[in-house]
Amino acid sequence: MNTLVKICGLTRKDDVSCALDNGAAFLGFIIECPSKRRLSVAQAAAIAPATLAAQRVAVTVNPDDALLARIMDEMTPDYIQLHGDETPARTAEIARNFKVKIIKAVGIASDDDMKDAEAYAGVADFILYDAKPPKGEKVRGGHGIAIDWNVIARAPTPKTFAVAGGLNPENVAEAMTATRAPIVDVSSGVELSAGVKDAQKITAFMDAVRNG
Ligand SMILES: O=C(O)c1ccccc1N[C@@H]1O[C@H](COP(=O)(O)O)[C@@H](O)[C@H]1O
Repeated sequence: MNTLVKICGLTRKDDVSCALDNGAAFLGFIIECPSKRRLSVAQAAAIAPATLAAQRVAVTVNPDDALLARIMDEMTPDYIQLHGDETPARTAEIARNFKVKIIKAVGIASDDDMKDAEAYAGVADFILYDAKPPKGEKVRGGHGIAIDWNVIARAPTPKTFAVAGGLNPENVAEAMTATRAPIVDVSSGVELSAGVKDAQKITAFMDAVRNG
């Protein structure tokens, strides 16, 4: 299987180039939400122009229409990733009103969470299964916490889906084998510090995916 990679939480032009050189299919930018990797819309537009040879993903948390309009006008991303508490109805509304492809992130800790995620199958272009953030944590992702991949393995999954959460060069092959994910997503697992990617780790991650 030709597994695609999404590298998320990019904040620097050099890291964008490194991700592209290594063959990442999706590049994620955390836009105007609580995060150590937070970018303004203008900053994201500057490091992720529409000419990039990868799908550009604007990662948002419970965005209102005003923020979405600014993102669509200034950054023109290929996907909006909804990483908050957006309901299936709100997800469908955003896809319809902004005519943009949607990735819906869903926190997974149990079989019931996989069942709940099914509600997004018809409304998001694909679901991204991520770990739940620690209780009471305002920052909704990027904590380097892994999902129990067996929970994904024993659930029915759509044809296209992504697995995120605590992936790194050492464990991604095992995650791929366990989940059969067509897309894997990594942020903190290829970093030196929050928002600062490590070129060697990116290369090692991509090699592990190719050989996995
Ligand atoms: O990375 C963040 O700071 C972040 C903030 C708000 C929403 C999502 C965020 N990151 C997403 O978390 C997953 C997994 O990250 P990790 O590999 O466990 O570090 C990834 O999709 C990021 O987009």
